[in-house]
Amino acid sequence: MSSKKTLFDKVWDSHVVEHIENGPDVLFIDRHLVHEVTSPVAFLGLKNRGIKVLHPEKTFATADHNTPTINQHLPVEDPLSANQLKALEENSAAYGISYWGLGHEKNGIVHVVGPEYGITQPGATIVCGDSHTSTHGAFGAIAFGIGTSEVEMVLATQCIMQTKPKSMRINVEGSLNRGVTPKDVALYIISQLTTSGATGYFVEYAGQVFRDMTMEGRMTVCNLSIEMGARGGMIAPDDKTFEYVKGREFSPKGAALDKAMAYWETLYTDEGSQFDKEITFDASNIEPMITFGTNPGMGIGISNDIPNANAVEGGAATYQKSLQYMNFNEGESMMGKPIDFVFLGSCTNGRIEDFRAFTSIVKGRKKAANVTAWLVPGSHQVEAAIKKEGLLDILNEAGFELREPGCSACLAMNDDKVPAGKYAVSTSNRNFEGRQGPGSRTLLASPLVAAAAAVTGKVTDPRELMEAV
Ligand SMILES: CC(C)[C@H](C(=O)O)[C@@H](O)C(=O)O
Ligand code: SF4
Repeated sequence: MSSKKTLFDKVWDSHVVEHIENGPDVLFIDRHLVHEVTSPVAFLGLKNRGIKVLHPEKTFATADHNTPTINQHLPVEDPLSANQLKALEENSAAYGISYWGLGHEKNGIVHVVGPEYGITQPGATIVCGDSHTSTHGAFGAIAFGIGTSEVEMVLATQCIMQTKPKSMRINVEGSLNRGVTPKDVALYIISQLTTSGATGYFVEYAGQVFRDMTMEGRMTVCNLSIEMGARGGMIAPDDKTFEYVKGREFSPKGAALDKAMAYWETLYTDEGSQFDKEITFDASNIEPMITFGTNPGMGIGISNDIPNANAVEGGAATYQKSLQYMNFNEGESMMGKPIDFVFLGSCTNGRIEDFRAFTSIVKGRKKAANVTAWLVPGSHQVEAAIKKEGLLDILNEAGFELREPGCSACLAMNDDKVPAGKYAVSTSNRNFEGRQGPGSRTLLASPLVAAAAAVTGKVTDPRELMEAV
């Protein structure tokens, strides 16, 4: 057997507690993130069995899905949401877990606050009862979503049983065109691979484009790994990663940092390592993307036309049904289509860089009268940065308001719902039927495309509104 190891293998192998012959591996979990949706039944299981959380200090809870994004200082009105939040608060207190509830200064979307507070670290194993846990792979961690019964298992044992996934490397070489963001890179890859193209694989992203990307951008890309079916995605840590992590509240300090760095610096794929599958894309082929259908793979470059059903792999009938739901036709251009809502936020694009990008377009312009815009920071830290950098003034001047942190319109579990039949240009990650509210229609795009739509009231190429460089 070759001694060359991939980044994934290095992290995985160093966390195997026990290898079960012809079965799964038992993996040690360094960090367990918890939110209100997938944890109540897991805690109930512990209670019924009379057992404790083995490592409360490695477990962190935040409220995000069921939280309103206005008036967070008032009691939550929706009884279901209020119950979920109360359960998480009580369970956290009972088991000695840090809980960042509504109004807490560290509150925010679980995948936004983990990195912000240095909980997310290179070479760690990180799980959460949430599919977009893949986000944390941006730091060179093995991070993946788990189900509620597994949440219970990790709470009780700090371990999980997992069959090792197959390995895939996706290279994107060259540099990105003007107006093309990490979100576009991810939507492009999914459009090429389809939503099942990486099923059964754990992906490593490599190549110039990812080396050049900021940590925020890398998080956006890794976040969307799950939408092409992958178990997760990761990027080898580099100086940018180390600089980001150092000095944060829960990151190692002093001698512990030296020890951690010695490990972190070994985290790259050895030259000559073999992947089960390897794909390379050319960055120059990517333009700002937009989706036109009801899965994240149904995306096109914004200047292209909606493909004809006969040009699409797998079931013309499903494809046509999807277009029918969206009330779009084959061969049409997306450009100029009127829209009703714009959502800037989520664990995909709710970070400071996303607000900078959005603001760069709306600056000196006005929100279109026909558009309802929800601008939702991923956390209080993002919210504070928006204010500190003066972005809020520019946004207000252009007719936009800022809401309070949470998952918001990413999914219809709180008050921010897009009404039936309405179109939303959304920076989130899923455009399934009803995802943003029953009957709602979602167009996934980058913060730049969202901003262009917000000021023109229709699907617009952001490059037309960007300053020439
Ligand atoms: C509610 C939760 C289980 C879900 C997930 O796992 O992803 C949600 O975060 C989502 O984005 O659909
Ligand atoms: S922002 Fe959206 S994708 Fe992310 S955790 Fe919340 S609901 Fe899931």
